[in-house]
Amino acid sequence: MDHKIILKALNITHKYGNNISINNISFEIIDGEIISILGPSGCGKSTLLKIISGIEKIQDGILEIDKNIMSHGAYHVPTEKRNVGLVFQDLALFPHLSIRKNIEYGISYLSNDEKKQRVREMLAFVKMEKFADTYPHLLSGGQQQRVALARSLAPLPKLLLLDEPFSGLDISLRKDLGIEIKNILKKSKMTSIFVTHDANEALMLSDKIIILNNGQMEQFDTPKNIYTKPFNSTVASFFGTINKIQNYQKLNNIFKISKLNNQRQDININIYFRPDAVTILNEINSDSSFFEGKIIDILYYGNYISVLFSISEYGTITGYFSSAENLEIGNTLKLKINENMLFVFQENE
Ligand SMILES: Nc1ncnc2c1ncn2[C@@H]1O[C@H](COP(=O)(O)OP(=O)(O)OP(=O)(O)O)[C@@H](O)[C@H]1O
Repeated sequence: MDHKIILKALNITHKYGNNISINNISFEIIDGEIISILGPSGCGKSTLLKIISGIEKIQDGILEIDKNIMSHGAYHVPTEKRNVGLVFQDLALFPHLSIRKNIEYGISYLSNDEKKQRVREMLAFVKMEKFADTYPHLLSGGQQQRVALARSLAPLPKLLLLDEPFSGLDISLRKDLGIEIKNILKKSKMTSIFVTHDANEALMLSDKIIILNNGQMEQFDTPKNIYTKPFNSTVASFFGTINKIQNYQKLNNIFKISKLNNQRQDININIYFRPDAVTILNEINSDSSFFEGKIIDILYYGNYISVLFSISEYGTITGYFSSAENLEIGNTLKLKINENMLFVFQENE
């Protein structure tokens, strides 16, 4: 299949004064993909979105949208000429305009008939047909966000940019609206980039994720690869609790992990695994690669149980389980780590 590149970023660098906020980043986005930019507060997510939209100028590198150069050295195409749609958290709807007028706002260049037709299509897209003549303050947060999306989609942009589009909404609505908006974007084949600091949102809603940290791109990959094959411990640690076994060689006699037998002994290897990589072995299981863990805490989360084990003098690890059988504080259990779910990184400390 022919994949058309809609956005190409090549070695882009951006500074605020002398401070580097985006450091030599390159990536490509294909037509119709939904991309999320994920990272901790202050890592440069919004700045990267502002660079793509043209609100911020870059100091180095090249940015192309649909094969046209948008930023290169001093050359800079302004936002209004980039054919990008923006859904920013603070880019509220105009309160004095009806929903219809809000959507018409960006397509005033169309004839009246075309405008009517486009508004009708956009309202149908976001399932807000009934609200055309309503005013924004009469809508719920989720409905307002759907109208904001319709308003940005109306000029048929090449690329849609969304900055934390769900952050003002409560958690349950956030998930449903996120899935709904993903479906709308997929249906309209709109190439989209959204900023989030919510790892689950990024995993659930995007085709690929850009992981940013301190202005650097740590990984650009599918949610599956980011979760199961993180490039380093920074990426691995983004998605909830992670167990770290430091200086593995010293612990080899306890963890008996065959995958690591061939590791060099003179370099510092740390191993990481998520809580769902831990299994409890029962008495009759003859597997010899177990180790013992004493339960020191149990937390019930409803659909899973989080158990904290003490592993002799080597520290603690967390496991997630679906059943509470045999789980009692003070019990010592035979444990095993699923070797396929192990991340092995050479690290300095
Ligand atoms: N207008 C500005 N002038 C100077 N420094 C800025 C400006 N905007 C952002 N910064 C700095 O640039 C870095 C990246 O900021 P940015 O807003 O892109 O991060 P972010 O990942 O979107 O953060 P958050 O999740 O908190 O919104 C931060 O250190 C921030 O303090």
